Amino acid sequence: MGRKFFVGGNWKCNGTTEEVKKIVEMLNAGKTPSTDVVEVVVSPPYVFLPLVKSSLRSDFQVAAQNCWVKNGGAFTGEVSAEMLVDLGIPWVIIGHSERRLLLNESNEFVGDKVAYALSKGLKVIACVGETLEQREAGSTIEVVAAQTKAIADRVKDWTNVVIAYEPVWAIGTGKVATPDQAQEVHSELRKWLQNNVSAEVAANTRILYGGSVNGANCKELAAKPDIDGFLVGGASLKPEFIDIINSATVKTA
Ligand SMILES: O=C[C@H](O)COP(=O)(O)O
Repeated sequence: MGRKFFVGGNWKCNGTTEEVKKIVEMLNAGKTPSTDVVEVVVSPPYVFLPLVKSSLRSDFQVAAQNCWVKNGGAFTGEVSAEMLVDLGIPWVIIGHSERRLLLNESNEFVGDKVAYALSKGLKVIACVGETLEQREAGSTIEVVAAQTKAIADRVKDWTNVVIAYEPVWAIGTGKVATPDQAQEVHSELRKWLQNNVSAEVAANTRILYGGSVNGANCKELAAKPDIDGFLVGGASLKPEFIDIINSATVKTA
């Protein structure tokens, strides 16, 4: 099984109804390769999920940006995996660094969420990545390995998991990791999966890069052998997201 290129658009906490309608129009009008070449998943805030799901072209899918760690109940402000399934949302992003750092989500909590979401039938984009301090201390691989281990300890079937490597220092900063820097971590992560999960999971699991990806830098990043796509923040709200989707053709050229 090959690793199909994957482009995720994480809209984060952005958008009004009117703005969301405009983004969907832009996406629907974009010329992109077929679903044989690229899998596209956009992730609006919860409140816009039904609107986006009902108006988005059928070859693009929708993801939530988070979900609760178990079934619903007295958890004010949370949204459960069951609710996403009920709405027909196939994907969820879990463990984004903004939640790990601002909301103190631990590796274990993220691992529990990934396992629970998978058990309910959701597909998961699981995010990992080091801070600038950790990179400068030389602990990048150790950090992403620990984050991945907390998932691997709880997940047996990796079929519906995509990993997004997002160095925190590159998120929203305009400071993209160089293709070589990203490739190095992706390759180490794949080796980690090979040594700690299985050769099959290492070969088949898509590892996305995220952090200041844009229309200008996507092709060079996409050309790296262990970069299987992107999780895009800021640029996913703009027309250049279509160019980023089209960088998938670098893999088939
Ligand atoms: O989830 C997406 C990442 O946080 C990247 O965000 P960015 O493309 O705005 O740097």
